[in-house]
Amino acid sequence: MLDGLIERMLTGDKRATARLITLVENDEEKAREIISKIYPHTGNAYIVGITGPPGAGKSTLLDKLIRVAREEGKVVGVIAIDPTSPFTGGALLGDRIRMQRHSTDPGVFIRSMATRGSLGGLAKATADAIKVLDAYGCDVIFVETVGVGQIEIDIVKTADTVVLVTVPGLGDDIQAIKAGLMEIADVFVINKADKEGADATYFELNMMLDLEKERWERRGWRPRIVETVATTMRGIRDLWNAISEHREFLEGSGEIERKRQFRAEEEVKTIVSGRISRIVGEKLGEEEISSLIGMVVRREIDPYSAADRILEKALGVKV
Ligand SMILES: Nc1nc2c(ncn2[C@@H]2O[C@H](COP(=O)(O)OP(=O)(O)OP(=O)(O)O)[C@@H](O)[C@H]2O)c(=O)[nH]1
Repeated sequence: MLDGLIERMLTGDKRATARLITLVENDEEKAREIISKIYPHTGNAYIVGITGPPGAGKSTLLDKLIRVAREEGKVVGVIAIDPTSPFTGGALLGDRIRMQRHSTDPGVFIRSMATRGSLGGLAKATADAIKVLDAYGCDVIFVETVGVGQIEIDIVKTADTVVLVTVPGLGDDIQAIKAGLMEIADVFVINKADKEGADATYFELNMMLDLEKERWERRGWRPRIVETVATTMRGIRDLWNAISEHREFLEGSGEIERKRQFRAEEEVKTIVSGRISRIVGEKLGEEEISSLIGMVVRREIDPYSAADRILEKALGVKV
């Protein structure tokens, strides 16, 4: 069954592709088989991470970016990661409606993924879905996240180019950028530049970059700042050009290799830790683990020794 699906996916069948993504998301054994079979067909897609607070206009922006990429004849994939919290429950529907017009285009594949299961689960599912879309023939894959949780930042960090979307007048937003997203952004977007305060935000970001000079100088790339109005086309081509420019920088400087190495490393680590957790669960069982945790709580054993015991028993080696 898998071989048939993979064959259809490789010839551009969207339904087979969707089915394969569902399988890699939900079935560890099948994921293993699918990825090992399609892996030789991957490695061509350019990955762009798009992150920013809810409502910044990421989906609207993506809708327009897809259009520009399609004009250049690129096959485009989108993986929208929706945090499944009651507060953002509508996001999924919103994404779908906004990007719907592209859904009949064979050159565009849009997929939403929900945050669920274990922490490593989402990172692994995203990495696997990227590979399926890469093998499908996507030239560029956008991975959209609401940049709030660490896991989402980790996912977006593995992209080739990271785009951070902000909007004018969000003072707290700038604080959040300072707090952790600053160093991973290659392109800053001030969307909703039709609103008051865009220039002030531009000024603020620019100043921040000047202060952080040492950091980006080390990387050899001064992050670009682009103003956009995603509801029209204003600034969209500038954004696309900034992404392309960053890509040229990565390819010209050899940084792209370092990025790919980092991504592969993160992926393998995620798989290893996922497997170890599973083995621990299988070999010890919940009861034994909670009894050890109980001992830690009662100060009968320290956390390191408890971890040693668990790993020794699970892996059968002294650690
Ligand atoms: N005035 C103005 N409104 C915009 C612009 N871009 C997007 N919007 C509006 O802002 C709202 C949110 O846009 P979305 O694209 O849903 O934002 P998002 O960041 O994807 O939000 P989530 O999907 O909830 O994470 C929508 O009503 C858009 O029409 C813009 O440049 N200017």
